Amino acid sequence: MLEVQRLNVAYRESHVIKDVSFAVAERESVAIMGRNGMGKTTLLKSLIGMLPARSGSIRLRGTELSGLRGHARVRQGLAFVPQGRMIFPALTVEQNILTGTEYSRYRAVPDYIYACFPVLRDMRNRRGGNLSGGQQQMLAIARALVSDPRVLILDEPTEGIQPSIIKDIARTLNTLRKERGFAIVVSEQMLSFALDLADRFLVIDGGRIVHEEARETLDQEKVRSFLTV
Ligand SMILES: Nc1ncnc2c1ncn2[C@@H]1O[C@H](COP(=O)(O)OP(=O)(O)OP(=O)(O)O)[C@@H](O)[C@H]1O
Repeated sequence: MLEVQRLNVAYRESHVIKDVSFAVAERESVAIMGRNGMGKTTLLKSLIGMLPARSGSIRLRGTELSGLRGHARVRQGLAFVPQGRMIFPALTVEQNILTGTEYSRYRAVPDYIYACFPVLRDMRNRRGGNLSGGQQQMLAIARALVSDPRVLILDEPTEGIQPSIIKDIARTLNTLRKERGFAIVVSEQMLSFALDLADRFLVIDGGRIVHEEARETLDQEKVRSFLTV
């Protein structure tokens, strides 16, 4: 459904993403694993249109996305949960979620969002800046989901979050994926979280995909060896 072919992304003369190709099937969950600085954020930002690709193709259900602006990619079915969550601290929880509806059919927060994240319903009138890291992560996921994406892209969602909340987030994402039928592309350094969430693993090293494996056959030690310096 999502097909990335020979993608190259650079910051001026610094070539970061090198000929990356992969595909994601409908409802599939794919983890992109790699150490700091290996290019995960750069890759995801180029998928969503926050960084231009130098060359290559990003197709969603046959539609070429490279060259489209970010909001047009959201309309086509991509949604992004950025690293560090980037919620609006002065807006309420509800206002934060509603910022995600600009390109969606919803004008109010849909019931399923609050059903999946009851803590956000309880805190809907609080300012986003007053939430814990884990609650802010749920908020960033909720904001992305209100565009009804076909592919939810998450950049290191476990960063700075307590282990018990990380488990909750994995469980909720699995439920939502089943119920709403979207695919997931998640960048991670935490193998345990990725194992809870992903059907397939890609390892990125020096801007290239160097290893790919399904969860059933995953050689955890091999993946770990790419994650430790
Ligand atoms: N704005 C930028 N300008 C120039 N180089 C950059 C910029 N942002 C990132 N880079 C470089 O691109 C490479 C990949 O960085 P990127 O943030 O994509 O890695 P990452 O795997 O997501 O790491 P992290 O887990 O730290 O976010 C690094 O060498 C980084 O220094």
